[in-house]
Parts: sequence; C-alpha cells; structure tokens
Amino acid sequence: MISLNRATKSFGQGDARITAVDHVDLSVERGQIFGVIGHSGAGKSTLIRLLNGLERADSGEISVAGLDLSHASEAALRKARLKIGMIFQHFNLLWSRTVAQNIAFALEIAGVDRATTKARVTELVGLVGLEGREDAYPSQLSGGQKQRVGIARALANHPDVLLCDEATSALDPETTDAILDLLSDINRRLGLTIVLITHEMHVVRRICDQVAVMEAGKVVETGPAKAVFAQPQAEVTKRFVRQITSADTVDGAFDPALAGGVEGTLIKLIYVGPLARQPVLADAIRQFDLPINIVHGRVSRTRDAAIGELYVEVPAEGAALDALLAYLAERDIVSEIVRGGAQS
Ligand SMILES: Nc1ncnc2c1ncn2[C@@H]1O[C@H](COP(=O)(O)OP(=O)(O)OP(=O)(O)O)[C@@H](O)[C@H]1O
Repeated sequence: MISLNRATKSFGQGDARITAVDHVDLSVERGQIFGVIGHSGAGKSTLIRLLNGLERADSGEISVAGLDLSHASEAALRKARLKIGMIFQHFNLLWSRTVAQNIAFALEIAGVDRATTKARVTELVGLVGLEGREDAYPSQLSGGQKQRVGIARALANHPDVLLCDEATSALDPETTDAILDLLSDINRRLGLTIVLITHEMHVVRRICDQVAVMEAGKVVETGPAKAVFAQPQAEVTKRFVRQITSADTVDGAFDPALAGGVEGTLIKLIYVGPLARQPVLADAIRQFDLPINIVHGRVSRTRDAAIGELYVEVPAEGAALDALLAYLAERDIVSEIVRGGAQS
C-alpha cells in the first residue's frame, strides 16, 4: 500500500543543511496499522508530509496507494490527497462550522452532491460515536470529541490510507485510549491502512501491528510491534520500551543491579504470545532438576500479543547452564545473562 525506497529530504543550504529524512526504506501493507516513533526532530513530520505529497523528496521513490508521489504532477497529487485522509494533533477544525458542516466540508471540496453529502455525514457521525452532537461547534466539544470530528472528516471520501500526525498528543490518557480504540476499530471494520507518527510508545503498543523507530532522519529499527517490544535492538528503542515498561510497574522498573540475595546466575527471559500460557519453566525445572527461582516478572500487552519478562536465578554455570539456555532457545524463549554464570 505504501513504499519508500531510499527516500531523502533535506532543508537549508551549506552548513545549515539538515537531512530531515535520510535514505528511508519502509513498506506498509494494506490494512496494517503502522507506527513511526521518534523523539522531537527525528524527522517524523517530514516523513508524513512526504506521504501526503505536501513535501517532495529530493531523491528516492515514494508510492502511496499505487501512485508514484515522487514523479506525480501537481494535479495528480491534489487528486491523490483526496484518497489520503489525515488527522492532526490540534484537530485543525473550522471553528465557525458545526460538527456536521466540518465533516461535510471534505465532501464539498471533492464535489460530492448535497444529498450524498447529507447521508454520508450521518453515516460518519455514527461511525465515530458523535450522534446528537451534529449541530455543536468545536468550541463546545471536548478534545476527544474534536478528534472524532477530525477522524470523520478524514474518512469522508473513503480514503485508502489514514495518516495520523501525533493525533493523541493533546489528549489526556483516558481520551487517548478511547481515540486509539476507535482507530483500531475503524481499521478492523473498514480494513483501512493507518500510518501514525508519535513520540509515545504507549500508542505503538496499544494499536500498532508494525513499527519503525526514527532517529536523526534515519529508520534505525523496524519490525512487528511485538518483536520490537520483546527485543529492542537500537539504544533509542530500548529507551522507548523502558519508558513504557517502567510506567506500567507500580513500584518502578526492576533493576537487576539492586536485586539482593541472588546467589546463582541471574537470567532475563523474554517470551511472546501463547508461550505465556505454557509451563516451559516448570518443564525445565523437572528436565534439568534445577531449583529455578523467579526473582521478578511482568507481562505487558501489545495489540495482538502478550510479552512476558522474567528474571530468574539459576544455580548453574558452564555446560549445565548452556544446556538450559539451549533448551529455552528451542522453545523460542530469548535469554540474556544479567549476572554471573560463566558459559562453557
Ligand atoms: N521546512 C523546514 N525548513 C527547515 N528545516 C526543517 C523544516 N522542516 C523540518 N525541518 C528540520 O528537519 C528536522 C526534522 O524535523 P521534523 O519536524 O520532521 O521532526 P519530528 O520528528 O516531526 O519532530 P517534531 O515532533 O518536533 O515535529 C528538524 O531538525 C527540523 O528542524
């Protein structure tokens, strides 16, 4: 549905030149919710502006819903934009128009006749849960309701893709979750492809299937959200994941360095999905006759998976430890020795 091949965009000249998007390769499948996460200045906004044709790449190819944006004429881009819906952090509503008129505006621009517009607006108001608020003005709405109007407007012309630019950053946590759940529901019901940019790992965890992590214009890591959560590779990704896992833990993040009284080898185990419901550890204890002691554990959820993280103490090293780690690896459990435990 969307592909970027070595897409690059710079601003400024000479020493002041900044490469906001630097040779980015990405591929988004139809029906996916794809998150792009990064800190401020990482290049996310520029990337999303490349995807809706508001910026042209200096080099590389960008294709959205079958249109090659890198080489399209201005007229083709304008037409394509009708099929690329977008929602914004600050909603960008017309303040002098009611909810229904804001939604209808997108259809007026597309030249849709009055009767069709009226019926479509009613349908969209229902889809985003704003029944009864059709005649309200934006100033009379809560932040979450304003974003619902933004979503309805973005969906008016049956877009192929919905781009979300920090769509929940101005909302409180509860409203954020309600809007994310609405996006997830729309994605499932309409099979709509969604690309969202965010600086919050919570957003990625709650609804994204795939994620790309950006830093200084480059994509430093990409993959299924559950894999990136389970085993973040880049430093910046590890910090994002830590941010969320420590927020989830009532008594703060577990710090293995502070775990007292651990005599044997301290190992961190990570397992994803159905494994969380299998007694792999109990089996390992029986198989190796080792009193494996659980020091700390937690389970976090992504859109479609549970990720378990366990810190265990094992009175073994050398060949016995190797055999245990091999046994766990065969069962798709990732292990990392945190302290002690010479392997043979
Ligand atoms: N029109 C522009 N002219 C000059 N520099 C720009 C322009 N747009 C973006 N930049 C620069 O490109 C880099 C990436 O900016 P971008 O806004 O894409 O990042 P971001 O990840 O979206 O950050 P934020 O969340 O703060 O918007 C920044 O250094 C920014 O200053």
